[in-house]
Amino acid sequence: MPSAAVLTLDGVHKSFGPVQALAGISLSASPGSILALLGPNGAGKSTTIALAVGLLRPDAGTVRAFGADPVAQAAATSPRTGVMLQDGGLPMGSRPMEVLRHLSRLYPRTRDIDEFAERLGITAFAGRTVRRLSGGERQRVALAAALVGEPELVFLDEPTAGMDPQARLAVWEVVEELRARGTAIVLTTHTIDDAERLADDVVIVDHGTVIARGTPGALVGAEIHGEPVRRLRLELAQRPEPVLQEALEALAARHGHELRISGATVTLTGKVSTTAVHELTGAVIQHGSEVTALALEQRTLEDVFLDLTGRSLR
Ligand SMILES: Nc1ncnc2c1ncn2[C@@H]1O[C@H](COP(=O)(O)OP(=O)(O)OP(=O)(O)O)[C@@H](O)[C@H]1O
Repeated sequence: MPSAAVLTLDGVHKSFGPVQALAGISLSASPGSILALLGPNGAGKSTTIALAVGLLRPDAGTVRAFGADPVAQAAATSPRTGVMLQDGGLPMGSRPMEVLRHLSRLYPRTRDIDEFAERLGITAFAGRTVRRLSGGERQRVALAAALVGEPELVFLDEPTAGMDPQARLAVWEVVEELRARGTAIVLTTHTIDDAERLADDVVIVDHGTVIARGTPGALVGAEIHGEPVRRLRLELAQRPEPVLQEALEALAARHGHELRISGATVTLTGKVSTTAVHELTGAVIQHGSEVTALALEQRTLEDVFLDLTGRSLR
């Protein structure tokens, strides 16, 4: 049974002058669950977080955290909420541990800061001021700062941006552990890896509206009638001639696959069977061309976005 939502946005609109950042967003986040907001630059992800933590007021619609209005009842919602914003908001002249110690005095319950700093690799650069930290290092301090007070609801805006693979792994571990402790987590990303690795639910946002939502598995259409949906990518020696294109289209139609031809790359999505692979490569050879590379892959959330919008996420 999913627990009751601790955050709900219902029909939220927000404009900045002539720019409509959010055009009716509805979503919810539950304890012990990770919700990923996935979308390209400018989709409205950061604005959604700013509204959810009470930094902005909606023009229309309602925002509730723990049943309260995060602007009007900030005293009730803030102590239970942790937020890591994109620009970090860290004091430039302070050292990381000073920031964390200061924050820990503001909350009734706090984490073991030294242990946490060690885990996130902050100890290695603890002697430097925030000003002298790299983007990825600042991100780690901002993450620790968001979590010091053991919040029940956490917002992470692009938590792994600018991080090396090792730091990213450490962040993933921390986020998974938070979920296990029952925290409700909302993260934004345009990194498919983050969403696929972490999210229980994904909300795909574009131009301030939700264009798709569901579990990562359901969104990529993991199965059709019990068979996995896969993507077959063929690289041909050259762009297919019209007669070969027609043959490929006919085969795709017969197997119920979606076909895309871009230059010399042929992509098929659907219930791609061995027979289909055999027939397609056969058609290529029959028409005097050649397959230079072949890959059978799972669809990704990037493909879902591309299918929905005709654009790539980045
Ligand atoms: N304070 C502001 N003033 C004017 N326009 C703003 C402001 N904040 C956001 N916007 C605009 O609102 C839209 C949504 O921005 P938002 O930062 O929410 O997108 P995002 O999905 O978080 O993008 P990114 O992935 O680049 O962080 C954009 O067009 C942005 O330029």
